[in-house]
Amino acid sequence: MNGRVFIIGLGLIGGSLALCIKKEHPESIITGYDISQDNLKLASMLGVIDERSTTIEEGAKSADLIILSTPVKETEKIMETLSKMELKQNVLITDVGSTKSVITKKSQVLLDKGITFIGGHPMAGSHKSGVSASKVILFENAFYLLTPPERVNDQHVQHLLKWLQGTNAKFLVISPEEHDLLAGAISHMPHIVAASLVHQADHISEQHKLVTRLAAGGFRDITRIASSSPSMWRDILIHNKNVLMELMNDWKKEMDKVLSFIEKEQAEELYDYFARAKKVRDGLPQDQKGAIPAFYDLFVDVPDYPGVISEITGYLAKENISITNIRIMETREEIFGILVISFQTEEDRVRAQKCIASYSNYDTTIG
Ligand SMILES: NC(=O)C1=CN([C@@H]2O[C@H](COP(=O)(O)OP(=O)(O)OC[C@H]3O[C@@H](n4cnc5c(N)ncnc54)[C@H](O)[C@@H]3O)[C@@H](O)[C@H]2O)C=CC1
Ligand SMILES: O=C(O)C(=O)Cc1ccc(O)cc1
Repeated sequence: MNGRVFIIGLGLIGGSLALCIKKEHPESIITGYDISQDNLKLASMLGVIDERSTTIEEGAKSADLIILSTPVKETEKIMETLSKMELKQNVLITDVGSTKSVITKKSQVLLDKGITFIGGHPMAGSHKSGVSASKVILFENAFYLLTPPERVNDQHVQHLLKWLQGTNAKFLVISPEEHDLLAGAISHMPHIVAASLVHQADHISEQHKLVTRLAAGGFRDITRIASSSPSMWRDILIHNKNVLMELMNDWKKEMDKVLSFIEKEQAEELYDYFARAKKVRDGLPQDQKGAIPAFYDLFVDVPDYPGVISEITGYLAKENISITNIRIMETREEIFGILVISFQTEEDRVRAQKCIASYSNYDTTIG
């Protein structure tokens, strides 16, 4: 498609969308704006955007599509600013925020001026932030939820879908309220719980230094999302306050129930509690991306000798398989280690498993 795309907020999500749009629509012109001059320069140097804009007004006035990819509270303010500007008559505005009710309510200021706004949430990302973490494949096969206000007709939604086709995401249209409930349960709550587990271990470490060393393996993995941007999550929780107040109260009741089973040593109830959770969890789709990115980790049993990492990465390089991370988990000190290699896609992990099996006798497992 031909046209001018203006991206406000050139971080992980804004940068990745810029790459997707450029790939699919090479003739479009992508202009970027960021409150941080350094980010703006970096986005330009990395080739993520074609042009830099020094103000919102400058980039917005000639844009056919405006993407708001800032933290959600900033998005609200920018919507207000845009509603007071002279924009192209057919401009389409969308956002990428992790919450949708407050943003959709705010979009009334734009709709009142005859400007089309369609809320969006690409449910993929990472605990990393910033334009340097942007990737063209970030949204591949991920759910991308759209929450068009009732007044917006389907023609505009189809138009936005064309612009966003290069994400290769799976688009779904839902209401902002349903979005916030679902995102609250499967994304916002896990971030709160992960942070709380880290706080608990940290308090314990004041008396028991060993906890930090023991937390290195599985604990570190299941609390990965506690390394996400604190300011981003602060804003998300405040935006989704009403939903989270309900979900957190339910969660407290759930914890009280488990606590009571433990106190009363109700073995059968505890068994059922875990058995039911296992059944539900085992039934979750394995081959799909959800709201929190999965780890495509491959565990390789390796002898602990110098050069073993380069040996294995050498096999992968021969078959052009890219890795995103590599580390050794030393569970059986000085005898064997487990090499954990992370891949960007499930397909790469499957190829890597076959590749390592064809060049060596090392055992590999998927976590
Ligand atoms: N990080 C993730 O995995 C996901 C994030 N989101 C949502 O995407 C949005 C952006 O998140 P990220 O790209 O991860 O954050 P980020 O921190 O990587 O990027 C945000 C960018 O916005 C800029 N910014 C902040 N205030 C601004 C303002 N007033 N005007 C212009 N630029 C401003 C920052 O300088 C930064 O470059 C957030 O609303 C978040 O809720 C949605 C899906 C996934
Ligand atoms: O990996 C992580 O930290 C994530 O949970 C990514 C993420 C962050 C925010 C979203 O709205 C959706 C996905």
